[in-house]
Amino acid sequence: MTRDASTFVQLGPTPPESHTVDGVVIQGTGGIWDIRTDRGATLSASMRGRLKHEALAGLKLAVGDRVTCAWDNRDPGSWTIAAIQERRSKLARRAPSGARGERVVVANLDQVLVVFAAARPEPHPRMLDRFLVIAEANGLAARIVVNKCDLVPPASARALFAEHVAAGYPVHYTSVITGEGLDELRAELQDRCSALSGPSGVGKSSLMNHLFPGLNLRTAAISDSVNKGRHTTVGAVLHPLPGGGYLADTPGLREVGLWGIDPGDIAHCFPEFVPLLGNCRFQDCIHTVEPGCAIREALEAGTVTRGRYESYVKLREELAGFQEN
Ligand SMILES: Nc1nc2c(ncn2[C@@H]2O[C@H](COP(=O)(O)OP(=O)(O)OP(=O)(O)O)[C@@H](O)[C@H]2O)c(=O)[nH]1
Ligand SMILES: [Zn+2]
Repeated sequence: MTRDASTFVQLGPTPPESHTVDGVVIQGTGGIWDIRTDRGATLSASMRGRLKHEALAGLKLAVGDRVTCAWDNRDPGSWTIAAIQERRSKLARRAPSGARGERVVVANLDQVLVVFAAARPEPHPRMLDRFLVIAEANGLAARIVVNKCDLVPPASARALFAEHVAAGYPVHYTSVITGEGLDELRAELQDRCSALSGPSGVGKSSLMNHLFPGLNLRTAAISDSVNKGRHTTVGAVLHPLPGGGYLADTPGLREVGLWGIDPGDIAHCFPEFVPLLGNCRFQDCIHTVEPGCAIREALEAGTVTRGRYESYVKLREELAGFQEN
């Protein structure tokens, strides 16, 4: 079959009849999805046929999904999404309890970087716990970045986040002024798909600009605070990182929120609680007033910290409140 080669200009050489390529969805608008192929090219594709019907029925394609694209021979010829591979993970905004459905913000994230500042703005460990719980509830590994370490003595930055180190989280101490911690952080982003989160003004954009000059993030869109309460319709965008991996420019964890998390599951969102959870006297222990509670024993023994326990109690109450309403 002969084709007019000019129709394939953006797509490279004319694909053979049964040409398919695998890649990752990096953004989507109006039913057209941009796919970064495993060989590093970018193509645009749409969904047709069976997959489109499934998409309408709820199995929606999301940024981060791995797909197989097929060359569609119909004149003038275009790429269509022929298959969506199973998701390894999803960051999803669940509907409030009672309602059905969820919106997948990004699929296949490997980790979430929760960025706080050592100072300016003052870090709030309990707010950090809220971010961490959202990451855990979505089954995502979290990494804590304490930026602006040039503003405080090293020991005080470390003291602030010692409870999170004790809980098992990797903590990076960074500064874009001194360059502290940047190489180590860059190495952790390589070949993975990561999302950034954290309050406004902590230096998320500054960090990314120092780590990967020229990445050109939509800085406003990665701020949780900017988007707080304003349900942005701007979807996530994946930025390919030089050397491999992606950084997701997302509306952030706070927009995903705690909605839909069962209060009974929240203890599982505190990794340091998890090994203890079978050890309470009562199987349905909520770890607040019950005798023989393994979590409260660990609290007395100092292996669970007071601050983290307070976050647990507060977030559990908040979720139980959601459920009653
Ligand atoms: N001293 C110091 N200042 C920093 C550092 N990183 C960022 N800043 C400053 O902090 C301010 C906020 O930085 P941004 O990168 O805009 O912070 P952001 O988290 O992206 O903020 P939003 O876009 O509001 O979410 C800027 O004035 C930066 O110059 C750092 O490591 N040390
Ligand atoms: Zn208990």
